[in-house]
Amino acid sequence: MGTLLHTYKHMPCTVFNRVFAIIYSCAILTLIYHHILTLLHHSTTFISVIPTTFLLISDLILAFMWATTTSFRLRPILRQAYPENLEKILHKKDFPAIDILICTADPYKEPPINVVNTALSLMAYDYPPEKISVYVSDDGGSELTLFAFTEAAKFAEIWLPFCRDNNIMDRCPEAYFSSDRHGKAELEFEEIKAMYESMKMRIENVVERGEVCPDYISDEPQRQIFNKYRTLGFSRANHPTIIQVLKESAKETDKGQSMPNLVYVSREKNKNSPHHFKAGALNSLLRVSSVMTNSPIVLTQDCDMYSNDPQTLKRALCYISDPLAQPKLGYVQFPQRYHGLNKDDIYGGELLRLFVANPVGMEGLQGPSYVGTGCFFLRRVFFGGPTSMAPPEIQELRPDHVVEKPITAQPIIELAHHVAGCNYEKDTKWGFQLGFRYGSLVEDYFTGYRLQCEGWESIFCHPSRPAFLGDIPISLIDAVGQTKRWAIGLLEVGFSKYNPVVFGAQSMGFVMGLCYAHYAFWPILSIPITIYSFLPQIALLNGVYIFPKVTDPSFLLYVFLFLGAYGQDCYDFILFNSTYKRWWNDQRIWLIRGLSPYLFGLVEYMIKHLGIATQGFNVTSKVQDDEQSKRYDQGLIEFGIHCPMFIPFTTASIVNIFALIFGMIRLLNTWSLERLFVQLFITGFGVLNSWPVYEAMFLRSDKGRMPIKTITISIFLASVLCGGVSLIL
Ligand SMILES: O=c1ccn([C@@H]2O[C@H](COP(=O)(O)OP(=O)(O)O[C@H]3O[C@H](CO)[C@@H](O)[C@H](O)[C@H]3O)[C@@H](O)[C@H]2O)c(=O)[nH]1
Ligand SMILES: [Mn+2]
Repeated sequence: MGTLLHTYKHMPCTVFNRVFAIIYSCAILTLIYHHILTLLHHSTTFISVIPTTFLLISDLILAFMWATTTSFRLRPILRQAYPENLEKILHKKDFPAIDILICTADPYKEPPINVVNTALSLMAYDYPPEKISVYVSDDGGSELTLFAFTEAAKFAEIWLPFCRDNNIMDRCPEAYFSSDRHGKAELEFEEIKAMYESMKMRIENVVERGEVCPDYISDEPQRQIFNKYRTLGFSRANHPTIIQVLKESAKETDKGQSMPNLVYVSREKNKNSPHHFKAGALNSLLRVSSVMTNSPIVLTQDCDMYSNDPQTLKRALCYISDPLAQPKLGYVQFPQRYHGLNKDDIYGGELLRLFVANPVGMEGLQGPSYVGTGCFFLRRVFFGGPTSMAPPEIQELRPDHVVEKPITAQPIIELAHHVAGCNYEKDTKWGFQLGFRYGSLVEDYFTGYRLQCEGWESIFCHPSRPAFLGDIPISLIDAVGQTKRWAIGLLEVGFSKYNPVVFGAQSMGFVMGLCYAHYAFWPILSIPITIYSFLPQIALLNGVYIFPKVTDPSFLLYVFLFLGAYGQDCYDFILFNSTYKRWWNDQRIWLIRGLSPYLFGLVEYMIKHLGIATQGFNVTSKVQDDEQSKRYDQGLIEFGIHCPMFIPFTTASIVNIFALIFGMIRLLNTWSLERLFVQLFITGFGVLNSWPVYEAMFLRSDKGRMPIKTITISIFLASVLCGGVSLIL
């Protein structure tokens, strides 16, 4: 293994997956054929045509989604990198420089102390510090965030050398001080911990007050900076650009240590120019960083995703700086992993398929999609395809431009302000051909997709020690809110001229197109899930039987299709080291997503399409209420406050239990299990999945229980559904 930088191997399940895919496709085709036959020959009345048509639509959508899922299973590849060999191939002085872009948008939803922790953990990478530049984008335009970073800049002078000298693994201060894994350096440890705590206290104090109090401001220049935030009319949506160089690598510290650059940027905003949310923030940072340092490597990072492994950058370089690297390599993506997931992951927050299984599957094709954070890009990818450069409007932004002046030089600072201005992008190709792409609320998915369509390839790096750890939503309202935003963003791509099935397949090949289509059309899963949650149940309540009898051969088809899909899904979880319980919770949240956020996303997308204003990018809260955290750790689903998105699945739970009880009674009367079986099974499955919902409605008394309002509306709707349909029939 002497000087290998990386290796790969095909996963042993590949052959099985392919054979299974063929068999399963045949079963699907038979089922569809069966539906069409029933529709043509046996459906004579209104009552028999309606359910068959609904089932046909559902099964067609499920079949399509199955095909897209299967595209991830045809060529999975696992990679391994050997960062310890990097220095054998590349001299330390030839290590490339890196610009790290961190986004934050709201000091109240994203506590500045956490953003600071993220930044410190990244500044402390095991890498020559003078080659690292950290840029923080503050879309909240908040003095609180700037204050936090002025504090962080001071603390970094102590923290970084401490990490390096003691070879510490947890370089996120909060994670380090709250774990019990610190060996020697006890005295120093206590001292630094006290400094950290006092910094944390000052930052939290300032956030609590909502402003930086005068005694925290040390000198006149600082006072002038904070005064900028207090001018008349200043708000997060309306303010000039503020750029502060908080740490300059060219200047050594008092103790002669070199440090990374640390730059705070709050781009200009006003009500008349669209700011394009995170994509806009990243483009602005991309330009500011071009002007100041223009490093060939760019890492994008969400403010809650701290580094959990100081070797990560070197690991990424094993691919990027490999002399034999693929010439079209555009980015190296690490998965999003989370700290503080509860044992059985009740909200399916781990997103194992999205962040692990699917990227491994795309690895054998053109490489994984971009997931918004933990991604090391070559700066060049933001300027056209591998063989067709799309030059930016000014020389200084070209990826090959060499910056010769220090970052604090007057002309550099002026130009940085200029490129962060909100009119800068007017009549330019930014967001369309250059940089992160506009037009979707999931700018990450859309940007990665467009880059891969241009011909860029990517690599998935999945070390066993997570490279980054982030926060997950710990209340249902946050979890579904996030999914709804994704749903809208995905549909924006799915139904644009960049539709992955057509445009994507033409640019990247059919299978890659299908992979991207899997996400773009995620939200339409709400259609079959809604149908299967209500139709068999309501039919059962009305004595209408819509599935084959147990003795009918096509019953076996249903058994195979159900067990096959669920079995393979579960197998994937086990294959990637998750647990049965997590899988079970994941499939439940899949149903909840289908019934609520996907459905709401679908509707909101249509409203938006009609030109009616909708919410935009609603930032996920990263603040954790103690009581709420406690309930989360106990594995209780948090409802708490009424939210319209809770209604569809609560209604479904009620309809299902009604139908199950009714079906059982009917079974006792007529004893025709043969005919009732499939419907009873589906209903029973629904009830099993709804268990925590019943608990939240009737058994729990804590603050996270289901609000009375949600219960009342849902019971009302359930009765209308069950009663109304029987009136029609
Ligand atoms: O106007 C905005 C809105 C958001 N953000 C930042 O974007 C990041 C992601 O926002 P978050 O609320 O945490 O969204 P999530 O749904 O958790 O994020 C996932 O989905 C997003 C797309 O919807 C991707 O951008 C993220 O990388 C991905 O982790 C955060 O750092 C925010 O500060 C901005 O900078 N400006
Ligand atoms: Mn997030």
